[in-house]
Amino acid sequence: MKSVAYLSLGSNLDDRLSYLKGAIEELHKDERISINNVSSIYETEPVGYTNQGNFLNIVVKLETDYEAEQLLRKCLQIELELGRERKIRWGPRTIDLDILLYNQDNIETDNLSVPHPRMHERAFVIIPLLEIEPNIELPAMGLPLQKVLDHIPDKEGVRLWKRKDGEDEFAHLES
Ligand SMILES: Nc1ncnc2c1ncn2[C@@H]1O[C@H](COP(=O)(O)OP(=O)(O)OP(=O)(O)O)[C@@H](O)[C@H]1O
Ligand SMILES: Nc1nc2c(c(=O)[nH]1)N=C(CO)CN2
Repeated sequence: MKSVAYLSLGSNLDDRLSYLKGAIEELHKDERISINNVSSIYETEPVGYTNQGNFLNIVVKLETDYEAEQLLRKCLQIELELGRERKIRWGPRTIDLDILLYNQDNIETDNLSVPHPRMHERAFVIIPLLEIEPNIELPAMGLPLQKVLDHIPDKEGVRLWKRKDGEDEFAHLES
């Protein structure tokens, strides 16, 4: 049985773009995952712990026959492979992969909360998600996502990040 999941990817250390690309390549390599869509890349001011560099953020839509817990393990494995070290909560990271949504499931276990509990407060998540899925509905949410965005204070810090030629780097990876 295939499930649909949305991931949020972020990087704010070293060569941020190559970490995002590396994570996408790792997802691509997994035969149990097919990437359906990748948002544009957004450059975003840090939220939470603000004494750190800007992030590049994207949202990825995928189909998979992994259970949610298996998908989480895959995400953590990619973070490790790409050299992420955990030091400061909400602090700088080479690459972060979070599960935003897994079908319309509500999941609450020791190591997994889906929908991601902080996604509603994060313009760096909601803006790319709305780009690829403007009519998405979240489980147990009374409001359309666009209305949620209206109430998020940090949206001024989210900018579409374009290469000089105006093409975003992930265009060739979209199916
Ligand atoms: N939806 C989820 N996606 C990814 N990790 C999750 C999720 N829910 C719970 N976790 C747990 O969070 C743990 C720590 O995550 P991490 O260190 O990446 O947090 P963070 O990215 O710094 O902060 P935030 O959770 O606010 O994005 C993971 O090991 C995982 O077990
Ligand atoms: N702009 C931005 N800020 C953050 C991010 C992120 O990906 N982008 N991730 C965090 C921890 O998950 C904390 N703060």
